[in-house]
Amino acid sequence: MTGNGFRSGFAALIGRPNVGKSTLLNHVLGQKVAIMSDKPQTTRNQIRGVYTTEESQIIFLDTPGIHKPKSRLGEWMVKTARDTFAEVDVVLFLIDAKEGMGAGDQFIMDLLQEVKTPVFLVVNKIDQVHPESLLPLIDQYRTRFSFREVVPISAKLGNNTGKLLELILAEFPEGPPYYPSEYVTDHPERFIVAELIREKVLHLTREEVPHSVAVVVEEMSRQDEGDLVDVRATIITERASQKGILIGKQGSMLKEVGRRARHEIQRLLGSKVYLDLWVKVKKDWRNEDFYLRQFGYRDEE
Ligand SMILES: Nc1nc2c(ncn2[C@@H]2O[C@H](COP(=O)(O)OP(=O)(O)OP(=O)(O)O)[C@@H](O)[C@H]2O)c(=O)[nH]1
Repeated sequence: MTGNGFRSGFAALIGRPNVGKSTLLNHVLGQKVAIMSDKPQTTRNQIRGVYTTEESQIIFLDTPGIHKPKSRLGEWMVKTARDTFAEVDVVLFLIDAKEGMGAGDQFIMDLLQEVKTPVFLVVNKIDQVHPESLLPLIDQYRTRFSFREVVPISAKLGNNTGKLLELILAEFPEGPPYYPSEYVTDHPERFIVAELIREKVLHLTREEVPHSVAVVVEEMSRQDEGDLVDVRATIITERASQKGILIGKQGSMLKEVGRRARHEIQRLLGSKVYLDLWVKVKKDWRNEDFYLRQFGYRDEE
């Protein structure tokens, strides 16, 4: 596969929360590796998706939605994003066509000015706006940053995503693939399982439990016969009132979260799953180093 025009490289996805990074990744990879939610900031760890064809391989790094840090967790996210930009072959800066430019976008562009990596402006959700509104929006961004390419897409419908892949590959050097072709994500199953549970919590509790909720998978073990996986997980909230909402009347909410999460985990793992869910209150965990480490928000040594 080497020396005959095979191209491979790294592309980082960045954008304000909810612009559709996970949707794009899922569309391209055709599999649920990044978690989608209509609530902002659901992707907090870096999820790597690998797209492989006969001629090429693109490794996607999904950086979290970043903004001016207000807590240690925020600082950690910004630092991770900045390191990622410098290491990749191309940065895909996603924006939402129906939202105007915000302070968050300016913050991202300021960060991007610091690296030499080519940046694409990817204008997502074009299915939701009138085509005439696109040019003025794009101009607004272009006056502030020098983009290598501007690519309007709909991640949800798949419009123009093929073109986007072509343009990304044009930035890559020739070289062998980094991963075997059957590889889609190198993220540990545990993290994906935790995110699936978290997604169900956010969907089912609507506005009542904030996105600060965290899920820790404490144990995941396959039973001897191999067709049953035991998962023990804890949902961590910041307030006792949120714990109450999460548990619900006679445990009904927690039961429903568990039922839906179990269903998806079974699909993901291809085995029967026994899911044991707990809820704990840990005040202000986002500012405590100890919990950041415990939840996997940790700097490489
Ligand atoms: N109409 C439309 N909706 C979209 C499109 N792309 C994403 N969405 C919706 O926008 C919402 C947010 O999408 P996500 O993919 O979760 O956003 P994200 O950028 O990954 O968000 P975080 O992971 O929270 O940073 C979801 O409800 C998607 O269905 C699109 O092209 N068109």
